[in-house]
Amino acid sequence: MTVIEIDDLRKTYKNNRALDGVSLTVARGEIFGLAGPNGAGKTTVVECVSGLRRPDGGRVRVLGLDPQGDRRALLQRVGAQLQEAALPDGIKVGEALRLYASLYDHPADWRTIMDEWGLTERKDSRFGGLSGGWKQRLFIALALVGNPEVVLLDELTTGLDPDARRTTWGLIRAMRDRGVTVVLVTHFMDEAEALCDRIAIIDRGRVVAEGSPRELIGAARATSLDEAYFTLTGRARA
Ligand SMILES: Nc1ncnc2c1ncn2[C@@H]1O[C@H](COP(=O)(O)OP(=O)(O)OP(=O)(O)O)[C@@H](O)[C@H]1O
Repeated sequence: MTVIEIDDLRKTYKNNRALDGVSLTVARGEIFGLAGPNGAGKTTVVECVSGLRRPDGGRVRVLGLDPQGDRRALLQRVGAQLQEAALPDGIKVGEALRLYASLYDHPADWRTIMDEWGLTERKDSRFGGLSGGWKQRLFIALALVGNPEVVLLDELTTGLDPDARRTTWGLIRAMRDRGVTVVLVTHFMDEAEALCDRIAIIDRGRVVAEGSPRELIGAARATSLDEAYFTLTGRARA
């Protein structure tokens, strides 16, 4: 079953064409990766899917709903990773999770989520005093506390230490295994290869390649996704 349907999506900021006809479908229970160079348009795609950004053209449907017209209904069913400015410095980790859980009709048990993401030991820490990695964990936990059917994660593991990264991958796989659909933006090809069922590589506002890690590696006649990425985007390695 298709959960996200994007057809010929277009977005121009002033005279900067960020999306130039992106089409994608994401199936239920998939981990779908969006990769590509800085400025390629990945975040704009995610923002159009979450309803934060109004496209100039094309069509987006999430769980059959229009992210613009049906934003309220989708807020209950789609979890998105917050940006840093979204939380006041003084709020405690436990308070933030409890507060966010209260916003949803059918939330997960926020204490379980807090535990799963290793945040219980930081329960009484204030957001403003957390390191970047702990903030990141909290943002992921907050995206999940509403018990969403679809989760949008932008640069999921940026700032996490190697141990936390591996733990995060395990938790994301466990979510997928429970039927949650995950869209993640990543710059890490090892992460995309390890985690994603399918990946779209976006460059200059267009999808330049799409498929499973194995298919992309095959299409590029490469030995790793990292190598395939450079071939498919036509960029030289540094
Ligand atoms: N609010 C905005 N106003 C003007 N231009 C924007 C805005 N947001 C994004 N852009 C531009 O649109 C293009 C696509 O940006 P976007 O953030 O979607 O790319 P990205 O692939 O997520 O990049 P990165 O990997 O650097 O996060 C870029 O050229 C960016 O400068």
